[in-house]
Amino acid sequence: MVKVFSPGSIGNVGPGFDVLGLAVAELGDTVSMEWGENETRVNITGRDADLIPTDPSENTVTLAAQAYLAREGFRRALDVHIERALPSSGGLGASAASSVAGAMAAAALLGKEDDHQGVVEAALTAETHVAGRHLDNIAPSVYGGLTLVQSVDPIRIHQVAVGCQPTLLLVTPNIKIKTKDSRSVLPEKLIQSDWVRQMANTCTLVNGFSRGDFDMIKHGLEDGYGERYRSPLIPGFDEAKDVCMELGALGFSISGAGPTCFAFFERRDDAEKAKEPLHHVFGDCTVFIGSIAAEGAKVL
Ligand SMILES: Nc1ncnc2c1ncn2[C@@H]1O[C@H](COP(=O)(O)OP(=O)(O)O)[C@@H](O)[C@H]1O
Ligand SMILES: N[C@@H](CCOP(=O)(O)O)C(=O)O
Repeated sequence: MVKVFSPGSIGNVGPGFDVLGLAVAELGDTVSMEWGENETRVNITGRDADLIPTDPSENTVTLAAQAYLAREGFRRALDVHIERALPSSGGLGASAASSVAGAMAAAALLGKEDDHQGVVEAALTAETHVAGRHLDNIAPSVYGGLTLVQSVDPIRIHQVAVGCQPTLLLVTPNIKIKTKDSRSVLPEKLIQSDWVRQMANTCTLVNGFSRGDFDMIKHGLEDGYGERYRSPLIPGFDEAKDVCMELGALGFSISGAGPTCFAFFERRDDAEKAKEPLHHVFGDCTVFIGSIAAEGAKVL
């Protein structure tokens, strides 16, 4: 039997729609996998377990695992257990983390867990099935840290050296937003001044992370695309942003397709102070304070 932990992630990281992704330390899903007898079986425990399909043709763990096995010329039944810590349709890349864990576990069964390119390709097959053809969650789940997806076809992923360790605050209101639905509210075209600004902010943000320059990160985090069109789907978003910014956050935006929102703080103390007012704004919500994961998915 093999066991794989795969971290959740913040897709987009503000302005980098479908391009930037950031792995979250100590928050992810764990998949145990072994060869099965006749047919593939999936068992799920943990957060939102009842919302995730156990049908192997709908679950991203088995979809990704079978995609990996198929590319290696195998067709075998699997016994799978998924221990979840990430919210489903919560904007923390849960479907991608599971896809990556599934693909890496299948690779590990064949003794090929270091085949990162194969894992990315197999995970993308599963992610495309449930959420859309994007890699900004898969990349950080596989490689850790901050990743930049230059293109999906062909797959070109770059790891960004991160020169600082801001404190990460994640607040997840108790509502569900499916990535597919949240993508449908976004316009397909932007006017030139908007995309120039978006590109300038994304480059500034990446440079800020590389140099460990908090001021640059702060100026680069402004997002005039996803946040503009998706924040109305998250009641309390503006108020929560005001709370965090007044407490000195470098920025506050939507994680992936939402409803989770993220903020970066220079000091952990300030992030801790935001907990209570955020509970007041969102009512039923979970707040997680942590850091960027240096490592991606790994066999335990
Ligand atoms: N193993 C899995 N883990 C998480 N989601 C899964 C899994 N298998 C299938 N799904 C489906 O993927 C969808 C969730 O993906 P999505 O809406 O992209 O949000 P997120 O990735 O934030 O959870 C849900 O419809 C969920 O049922
Ligand atoms: N770039 C995607 C990211 C979706 O992330 P998820 O965690 O909500 O699945 C998007 O913004 O649609």
